[in-house]
Amino acid sequence: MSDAPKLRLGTRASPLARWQADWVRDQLIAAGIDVEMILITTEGDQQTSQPLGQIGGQGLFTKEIQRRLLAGDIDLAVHSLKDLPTLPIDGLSLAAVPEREDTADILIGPAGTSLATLPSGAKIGTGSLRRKAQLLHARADLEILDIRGNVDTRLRKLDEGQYHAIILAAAGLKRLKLDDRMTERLEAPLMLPAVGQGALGIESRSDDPTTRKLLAPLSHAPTLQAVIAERSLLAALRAGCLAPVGAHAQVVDGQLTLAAVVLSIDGQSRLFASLTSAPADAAQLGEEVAELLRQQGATELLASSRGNRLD
Ligand SMILES: NCc1[nH]cc(CCC(=O)O)c1CC(=O)O
Repeated sequence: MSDAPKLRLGTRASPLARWQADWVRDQLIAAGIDVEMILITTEGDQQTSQPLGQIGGQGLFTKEIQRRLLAGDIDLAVHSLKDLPTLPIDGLSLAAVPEREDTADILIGPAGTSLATLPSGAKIGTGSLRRKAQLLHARADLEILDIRGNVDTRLRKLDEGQYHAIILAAAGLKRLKLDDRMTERLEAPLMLPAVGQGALGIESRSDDPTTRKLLAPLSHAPTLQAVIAERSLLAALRAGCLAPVGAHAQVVDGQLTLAAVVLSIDGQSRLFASLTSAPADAAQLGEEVAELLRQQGATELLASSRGNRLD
């Protein structure tokens, strides 16, 4: 009989979610902790054809896992931080945020495809208003079409010829060893990532300090500070992960810089703001950048995009 501590880990069953959960499990096992994996189906996994923006509600990929965590069926939940709503849930807390993967978005198409040389009217597959608005800001002539499904499903739809190109996060492609599908990196100022993109959020119950203590060593301080700034910005804008908001924070030489954009869905209007602070002031930095964006009219832009999304 081993008396090593044992934790029950809850995750979605998609290949990317499994990779992420397995990575967390391996870290815990290396620290001498036994892990039992529990696969959980979420609303977002069941509804695979409707555009995400039309299903409505935040936390489609996280709610059921959080319910099981609150019920005590699991001890920790591993989420893509990008999919985890910023609104705190009573009884749950973010126990650890490991070091972030590549935060960039990637344009994927046949060899030689680039945003600059796509033909006029080219069909681009993405379900994200943030990606859509930033693409249209650069190339108003593109036709942005919805796409759903796991990473492999989206690549198959591209290969079937439904789109000239699609956009996916570099983080997911790298984790799934699909680096060879990356055609062009899209980075700031053209494309700012989603809040939390490339990072994992590991959640536990607030009344479970034992698990929290076991998870704490998995956290990476500069990543945690960066995502606190990004999530504080999103919360201060009262926006969700489906809003046309891009943000990227980074600790460089001991200073935390947060840059953010808010766009209209047609890409015609684009607001930008950026500030630097001490990493310890991450939450305040997010609020201050949100305030700069509000002074430029972000509240009105987001209100007008709300008619077109349902989160
Ligand atoms: N919304 C789905 C989702 N959630 C997290 C990732 C990728 C991994 C990450 O950004 O951490 C993806 C797929 C994508 O946007 O390409």
